[in-house]
Amino acid sequence: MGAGYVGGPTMAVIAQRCPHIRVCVVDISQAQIDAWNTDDLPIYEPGLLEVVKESRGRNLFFSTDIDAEIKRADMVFISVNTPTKTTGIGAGKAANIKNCELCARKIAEVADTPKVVVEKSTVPVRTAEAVRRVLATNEGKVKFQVLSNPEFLAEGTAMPDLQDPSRVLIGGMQTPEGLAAIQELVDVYANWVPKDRILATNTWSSELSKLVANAFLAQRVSSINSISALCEATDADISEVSRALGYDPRIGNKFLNSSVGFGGSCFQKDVLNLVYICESTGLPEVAEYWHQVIAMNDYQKSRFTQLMVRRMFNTVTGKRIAVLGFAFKKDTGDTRETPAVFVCKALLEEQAKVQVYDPQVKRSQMFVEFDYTCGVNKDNTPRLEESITTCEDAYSAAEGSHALAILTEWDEFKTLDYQRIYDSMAKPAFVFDGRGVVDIEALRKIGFEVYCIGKSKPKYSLDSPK
Ligand SMILES: NC(=O)c1ccc[n+]([C@@H]2O[C@H](COP(=O)([O-])OP(=O)(O)OC[C@H]3O[C@@H](n4cnc5c(N)ncnc54)[C@H](O)[C@@H]3O)[C@@H](O)[C@H]2O)c1
Ligand SMILES: O=c1ccn([C@@H]2O[C@H](COP(=O)(O)OP(=O)(O)O[C@H]3O[C@H](CO)[C@@H](O)[C@H](O)[C@H]3O)[C@@H](O)[C@H]2O)c(=O)[nH]1
Repeated sequence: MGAGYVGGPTMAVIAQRCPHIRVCVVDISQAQIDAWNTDDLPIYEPGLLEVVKESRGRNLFFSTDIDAEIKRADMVFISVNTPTKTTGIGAGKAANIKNCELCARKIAEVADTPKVVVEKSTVPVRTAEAVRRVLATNEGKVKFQVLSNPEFLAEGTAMPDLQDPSRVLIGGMQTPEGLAAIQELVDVYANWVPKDRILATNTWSSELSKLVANAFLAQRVSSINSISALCEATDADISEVSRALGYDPRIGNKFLNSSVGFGGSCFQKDVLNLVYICESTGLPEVAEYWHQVIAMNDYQKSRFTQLMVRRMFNTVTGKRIAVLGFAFKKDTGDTRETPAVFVCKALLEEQAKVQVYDPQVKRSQMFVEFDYTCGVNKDNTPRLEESITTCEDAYSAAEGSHALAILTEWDEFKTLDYQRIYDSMAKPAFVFDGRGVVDIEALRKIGFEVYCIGKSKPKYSLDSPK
């Protein structure tokens, strides 16, 4: 249940690796299901279309006939969205598990044979208890087992992550029936995942491990980003510091790239959820510790925009800024919580004009994000359509602009013809690299004034006061 970034790819891989299992992905959105049944899939993920095409119509189906598919299933995965609550108790922190509960209610209502219900959505610890209680309303007729099987795929690398996962985590009740349900799900994954990477735990450890894994990853990005600010202040170089750290096998070399800030639908939501759970369990010190990961991320995003304005003579009013990259990371078209929209919002508040290009994000999607993020501050931002131009490529975005802001690390930004770009820009031409993708020295030779997160300032520039 749920044909989104998780439900679609995970089920496509199960269908590919288990041709003997019939898999049907259902959703309440007809448009979403219709798209999954074409070659223009609703999400962009490298390698996904090939995997879908291999099984679609054989043992992989997409449907809105939710009742019928629940009835015929032995196992139901709940892969629906669990966003941060925007109103009510815990607003701004707690995860809203309304969609999970609705799925459980639907299963309870229509099931007439026993089922294993698998939480794949990321949920607050002890959600399985709520799911179990809702299902129990039908337990006179049918027996259910509830498992936790959180998903660890990252967008952009979802296919390799699913086909060769670092681990599969399955939590369940430690009763004979619970252990049998765990084994049923182990048997599915064992079709392609080595047994020593399939971890079985109790339900609560599994639910909590997912939140903690994301909190640790987000913490790493915030840690390196905090040091990027110190590098800029001391002429140390963040790439060199990351490299030096990464050689220590206890630290490891992954996830040490400083950036304009982390984005995506998961990190902020899941860390805030962890913070909320700590607060609700009477652990304010633990909550405050993890909240700092979010505070540091907010600081990094606003620090970047302040740097842009400061370096461009303390004003960007009326200036055109080319924004290269709008997705929250490369190789995805996803824009949820993308740092790009926060940077754009701040620039619009300074009355700049932004010209945005992203190879995978459609104009309509950009405006959904702008409306959502900038709409809250309508008084300070002029009409969005007048201030934002969306462009077909990096060159047209750059033309006539005063600065480039690189906000997603798309590979194509490394190999652009920067001489051509420089020639088409207003002078002095600035580059603000929020992802560490450009060759700083090569660009400075062309004539650009280049600022990069965590790197020293150009020696020839006149420092404006901090
Ligand atoms: N996006 C990721 O990379 C990722 C990775 C791991 C875990 N997760 C977690 O997985 C969950 C799903 O995330 P996502 O990114 O796939 O969300 P998504 O928004 O892309 O997809 C969710 C889908 O569920 C559908 N849906 C909502 N309520 C429904 C219902 N009652 N019945 C049937 N369908 C329903 C929606 O229409 C939507 O298509 C979240 O809890 C998320 O935190 C996401
Ligand atoms: O060194 C790094 C690594 C990542 N990022 C940023 O952090 C964000 C998240 O990146 P990533 O974790 O690669 O993508 P997600 O798709 O959000 O995946 C995370 O969130 C998923 C949803 O819960 C989990 O399943 C994954 O394991 C977890 O990596 C992005 O904005 C990245 O640009 C950095 O700035 N520096």
